[in-house]
Amino acid sequence: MANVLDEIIDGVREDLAARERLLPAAEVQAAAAARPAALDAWAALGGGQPAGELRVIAEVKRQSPSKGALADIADPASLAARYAEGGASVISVLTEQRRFGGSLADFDAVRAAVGIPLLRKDFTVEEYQVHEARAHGADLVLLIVAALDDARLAGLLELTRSLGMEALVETHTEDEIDRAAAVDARIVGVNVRNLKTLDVDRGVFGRLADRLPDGAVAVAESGVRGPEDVAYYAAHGAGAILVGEALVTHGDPRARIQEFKRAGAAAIAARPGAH
Ligand SMILES: O=C(O)c1ccccc1NCC(=O)[C@H](O)[C@H](O)COP(=O)(O)O
Repeated sequence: MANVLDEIIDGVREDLAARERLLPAAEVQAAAAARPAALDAWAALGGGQPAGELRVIAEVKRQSPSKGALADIADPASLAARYAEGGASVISVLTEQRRFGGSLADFDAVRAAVGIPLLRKDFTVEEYQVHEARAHGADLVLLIVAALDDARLAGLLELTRSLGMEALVETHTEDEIDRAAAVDARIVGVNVRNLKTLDVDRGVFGRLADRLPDGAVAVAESGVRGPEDVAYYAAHGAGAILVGEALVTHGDPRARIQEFKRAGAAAIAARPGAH
C-alpha cells in the first residue's frame, strides 16, 4: 500500500511552490523577523515542571484522509476561543489544504482570537514553511521524523529554534524516537495512527512511551475518543495529548477539554510512585 504521508507531501510541495511564487523567501523571512517574539510552548506544555496536570493540545481539524469531512467549522476563531476557555495549553491549526481542508487563513483567524501558543500543523519539509509559520505568528511547528532524513530534521529544528519557536517532533516507532532524541527534541509526540493503514492503535503509545527521551514533554497524538483513552495515555506517561476529532465533533468542546483534563490528572495521580 502507498504511504499516505508521501502522497500528502507531494501535494504539500506543489502548493508550497505556488506560495513561493507569490511571496518569495526573502519576503517571508522579513515578515517572520518582524513578528513579536514567539510564546513559550515548551513551558505551556509543562516542560521542566513536575507531573500533575495533563496538558491538552486542541486541534482545529476540518477533515482528514482517514475520516473525510469531520466538522463544518464556520468560525475557527470562536472554536479556538472555546478551546482556550476549556483549558487547552496549545491550539493546533491544520493548515494543509488538500487532505485536511485547512489553510493559513484559519491559522490567522485563530491567532487573532487567542493568546496561547499555536501549533502550525502542516507537513513541514522546507525552511520556507518554518519562516512562513513564524510570519503568521506560530509558536510551534510540526516535524514528522518519518518525512525527514536526519540532516533535514536537525536543520529544520535548528531553524525553528533560531526563530524562537519549538517543534513537536512526531514519531511512530522506536527508531524514530531515537532519531528525535539524537537531535535533542524537547517535545516528542508518538502518533498512534499508522500512516500506511491509517488505523489507530492506542497501545502503540503504551509500548513506546518508556523509550521517549528523559526530560522531553511526551505527547500522545491521535485516537482520543473519550476520557478512558485520556486516562490510558496519562497512565503510560503522557504529559500532553493532541486531540482533533473528539473536539471538533463534540457539541461542547470547552466542557470536553475540562473532562479530559480531569481524567488525565486522576490518572497521573494514580501512577505508581506519584505520592
Ligand atoms: O487524521 C488523519 O487521518 C491523518 C492521516 C494521515 C496523516 C495524519 C493524519 N492526522 C494528523 C494528526 O496527527 C491528527 O490530526 C491528530 O493527531 C489528531 O488526531 P485525532 O484526535 O484522532 O483526530
